[in-house]
Amino acid sequence: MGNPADPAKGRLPLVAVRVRDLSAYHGSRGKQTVARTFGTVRIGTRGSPLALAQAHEVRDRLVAAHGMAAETIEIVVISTKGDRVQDRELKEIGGKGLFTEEIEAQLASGEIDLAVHSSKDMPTKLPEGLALNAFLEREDPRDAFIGRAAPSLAALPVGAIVGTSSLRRQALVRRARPDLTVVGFRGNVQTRLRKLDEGVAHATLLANAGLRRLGMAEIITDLMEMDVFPPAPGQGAICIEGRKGDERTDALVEPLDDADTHVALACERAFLAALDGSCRTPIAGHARIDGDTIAFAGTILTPDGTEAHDIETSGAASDPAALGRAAGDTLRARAGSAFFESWV
Ligand SMILES: NCc1[nH]cc(CCC(=O)O)c1CC(=O)O
Repeated sequence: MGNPADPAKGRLPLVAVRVRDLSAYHGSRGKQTVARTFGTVRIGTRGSPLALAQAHEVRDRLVAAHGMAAETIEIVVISTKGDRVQDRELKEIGGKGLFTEEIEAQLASGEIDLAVHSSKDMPTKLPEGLALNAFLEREDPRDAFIGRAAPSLAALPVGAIVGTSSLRRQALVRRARPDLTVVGFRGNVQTRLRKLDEGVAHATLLANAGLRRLGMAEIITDLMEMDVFPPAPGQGAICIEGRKGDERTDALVEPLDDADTHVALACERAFLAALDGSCRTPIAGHARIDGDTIAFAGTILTPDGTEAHDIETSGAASDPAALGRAAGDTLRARAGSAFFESWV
C-alpha cells in the first residue's frame, strides 16, 4: 500500500515527476525509478448507494497507495439499464451486462479511466478490449439474513414469506425450507427494508459485504453458513475494470490488487463460464486460497430447490481457471441436460 511516510504526499502539483519506490510495480524491493504522477483519474460507477461506497473505497485506496490528492480523482456516476428498470424482474429484461453496458461503453471510449464493480455482477465475457485488472481484498462472502418475524431462516414460522429476487437465494431458501413462500424483492437495500416494514415479507437476504460497506451491519439478524447457503461466485469482492493495454491505469490499480482474491475470482469466474452462468441460473461457488492450493466448492440448483448438485474440489493456485472450469464441466455432466432445460 504505497509509502505512508512519503514526504511528498499531497504536496506535488499534478504534472510533477517524482521519485518513489516502485517495488510494488516491478517486484524488486527498494528499486528507485522516476515515476510520473497520474494526473486526473476518472472512475465510472453506478449511482446506487452500494456502488458509490465501493467507488469511494477505490478512490481512498488510490489516494493511500500513490499519495495522490483526492481532488484529482473524479467519480463519474453512470446510469445503467438495470438501474432504470425497477418495475420488472431482472430475468425478464435479460441478464447479461444489465448493470455494466453503459459503464463499459464510457470506458471503451476513454470518457472514464476505470470502472468499479461488484465482481458478482460481472458477466463472464467482457466486451472486446476490456479486462478486470484488479480485485480488492474480499470481504466476508456470506449472505446475511434480515428477519422481522424471526432472527434466522431456521426459526421462521411455517408459511412465512421470504423476499429475494436472487434466483440463487430463492433456490437455496426453497431447498432449506420448502414450506416457506418466496416472493421477488427488487430495489436497493433501503427499498427492501421498507418492504419488510410494510409486511410484504418477513425476512430477506443480502450480501454481508454490501451491508458492511453501507455501514448497515446492525440490521443483520443472522449470517448464513457457507455449506447450507453458498455465496454467488465473486460475492464480496470489488473489482476494477480497465482497457487492455492501458499501462497508466494498470500501474494505478496494481497496488490495490489482492493476489488471493484475484486467484479465487479467476477460479470462480471460470466455473461460472463453464456453466454459462447468468442472472437466470442459480449457481453458487466459492474458492478459498490456502498457500499454493485452492479449495473450491460449487453448487447448481433448480429454481425450486428440489434438485441440487454440489462439488468440492481442490487444485494448484497456479492454474485457478483450470480448476474452476473442470468443476463446472463436472457439475454440468453430472446434472445432465434435462436439469438445464428445466431452468427455462
Ligand atoms: N446484485 C446486487 C449486488 N451486487 C453485489 C452485492 C453485494 C456486494 C458484494 O457481493 O460484493 C449486491 C447486493 C446483494 O447481493 O446484497
